[in-house]
Amino acid sequence: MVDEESFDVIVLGIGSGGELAARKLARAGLSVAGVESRLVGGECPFWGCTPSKLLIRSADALAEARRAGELSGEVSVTPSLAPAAARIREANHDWHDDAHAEPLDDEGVTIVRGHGRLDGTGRVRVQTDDGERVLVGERGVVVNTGTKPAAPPIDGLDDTPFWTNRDIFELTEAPESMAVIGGGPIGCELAQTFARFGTAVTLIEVAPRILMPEEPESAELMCGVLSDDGIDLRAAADVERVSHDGRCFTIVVDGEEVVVDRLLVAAGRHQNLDDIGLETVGLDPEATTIEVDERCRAGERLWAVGDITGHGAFTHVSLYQGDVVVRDLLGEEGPWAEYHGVSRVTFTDPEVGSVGLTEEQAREQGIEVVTGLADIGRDSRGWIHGAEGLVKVVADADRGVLVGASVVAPYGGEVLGLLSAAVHARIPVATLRGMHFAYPTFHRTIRVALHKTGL
Ligand SMILES: Cc1cc2nc3c(=O)[nH]c(=O)nc-3n(C[C@H](O)[C@H](O)[C@H](O)COP(=O)(O)OP(=O)(O)OC[C@H]3O[C@@H](n4cnc5c(N)ncnc54)[C@H](O)[C@@H]3O)c2cc1C
Ligand SMILES: NC(=O)c1ccc[n+]([C@@H]2O[C@H](COP(=O)([O-])OP(=O)(O)OC[C@H]3O[C@@H](n4cnc5c(N)ncnc54)[C@H](O)[C@@H]3O)[C@@H](O)[C@H]2O)c1
Repeated sequence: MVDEESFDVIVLGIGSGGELAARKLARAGLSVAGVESRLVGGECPFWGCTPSKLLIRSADALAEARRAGELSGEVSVTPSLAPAAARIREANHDWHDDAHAEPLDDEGVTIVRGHGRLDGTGRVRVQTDDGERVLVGERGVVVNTGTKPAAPPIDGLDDTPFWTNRDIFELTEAPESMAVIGGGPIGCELAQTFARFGTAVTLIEVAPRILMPEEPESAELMCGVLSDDGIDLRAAADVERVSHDGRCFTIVVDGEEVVVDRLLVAAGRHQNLDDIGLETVGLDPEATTIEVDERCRAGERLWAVGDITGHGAFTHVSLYQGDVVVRDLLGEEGPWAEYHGVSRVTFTDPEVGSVGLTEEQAREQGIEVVTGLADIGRDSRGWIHGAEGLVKVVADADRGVLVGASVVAPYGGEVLGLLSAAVHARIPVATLRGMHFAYPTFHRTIRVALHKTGL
C-alpha cells in the first residue's frame, strides 16, 4: 500500500501551459505537484520552437548575406552549422531542464519525475525510478501531456534510422542531402533552413500542397520560394517505401527512387493521451483530443491545456489556456478562453502568419464572405526590400468585421499583430480603414487588402 501525498493541485505533464500554471498557482499560495517523465518545460524549449528558431535565425543571416551581391557588393558566404548548434546548446543547457525546474522549485512546486496516470478523480499515480507514488489533488488535476512525433505508416520506415524533431537539433554539421517527409510547419521551416546551409533537400508532401491549413495563395507563394531555395519539392506525392542500407536512405516516391544521406520525418504529431488513465475519469482513452469548455475544464476537478485540447498546437495557445486554468482555480471571474482569433506563424523566410478563419473555412461556416488580396511586392516597402509576399483578409460582409487574415512577408509574424487584434476584438473594417498606416512599412499593405474588400 503506497501512502497518498496530498496537494491542492497536480499538474500532469509539464509543458508550456502546465509550467506556467504550476508556477502561478504555487505563487498564489496553493500547494502544487508537477509530474514530468522527460524534461520540465516540454517540447518547445528543447525540441521545438526555440531550437528551430535559433537555426532559422542563422539560416536567415546566410540568405541575407547572399542577397548582398545584388544590393551592397560582393560578400563571400561559407555556411557552418556550428554557431547555431552552440547557441542551441547554450539555450537549452545541453538538454538539461534546471532553468525550468529550479524556478518551479523556488516557488515551492514539488516536481515528481516519472510517468503519471490519472487514477480516478483528483488522483495521479506516478511510476518513478524508486517505485510508485500516489498524488492527490484536493482541488484537481491539470493535464498537459502534449505530443510526440508520429511516424506515418510507410512500408519499411520503422526499420530505418530516420530523424524526427527529437534528433535534428543535436546536429553540429549539415548533412549533404536530406529528404523531409511532411510539408507542414516543421517540414517547411527545416527544409528551407537546411537548404540554406547547403544541404540538398527533397521535401515530400502527400497533400495536394504544402502548408495545407493556410490560404492556397500563401502555400502557392511559399512553394515558389522554397523551389527558389533549391528544394526539390514534391506535393501530392505518395511515399511507397523507405529503406536504409547502412549508409543511405532510399525513398520510393511515386515510383521513383530518391537516395539521400538523411531522412527527417515531420508528418504530424501523436497526442500523449493513450497511456494516462483517461478511462479512470470517464474519458475515452482512444480520443485524439480532450474536449474542454471555456474554463479548460474537462471533467470533475479536471482541466486540460495545450496541444491535447485540439485548439491549435502552439506554445502561445498552451500558455493562454494555462492562464485560464489559473484564473478558474483561483476563483477569478475570467476572462475565459475564446478561439476565434488564434494566430499562428510559420517561420519560413518570408514568414507565413495567419489568424482566425481561412476563406474556405469562413464559407463552410455560412458566413457572407468578402476577401481582399494585396501583393506586398508591389507596395513601397516590399518593393524597396525586394520582397515577395501578400496580405489576404477574410471579412464577414454582414457584420463588417474580419474573421480571418493571412500575411506572407518578411517579419510576417510581426505584421500579423495588427490583424490579430482586429480579428480578436472584432474591430469594424470601417474603423481599420480609417487608421493611419506608417509609410513605408510592410503593414501598410493591409490598407490595400482592406480597400479591396469593398467594405
Ligand atoms: C520543431 C517544432 C517547432 C515548433 N515551433 C513552434 C513555434 O514556433 N511556435 C509555436 O507556438 N509552437 C511551435 N511548436 C509547437 C509547440 O512546441 C507546442 O505547441 C508546445 O510545446 C505546447 O505543448 P504542450 O503545452 O501541449 O506540451 P508539451 O510541450 O508537448 O509538453 C508535454 C509534457 O508532458 C510530459 N508528459 C507526457 N506524458 C506524460 C506522463 N504520462 N507523465 C508525465 N509527463 C508526461 C512530456 O514529457 C512533456 O514534457 C513547435 C513544435 C515543434 C515540434
Ligand atoms: N511555427 C510554428 O508555430 C510551428 C512550427 C512547427 C510546428 N508547429 C506545430 O507543431 C505541429 C506539428 O507540426 P508538423 O509540421 O509535424 O505537423 P502537421 O500535421 O502540421 O503537418 C504534417 C504534414 O505532413 C504531411 N504528411 C503526413 N503523412 C505523410 C506522408 N506519409 N507522406 C508525406 N507527407 C505526409 C501532412 O499532410 C501534413 O502536411 C503543427 O500542427 C504546429 O501546430 C508549429
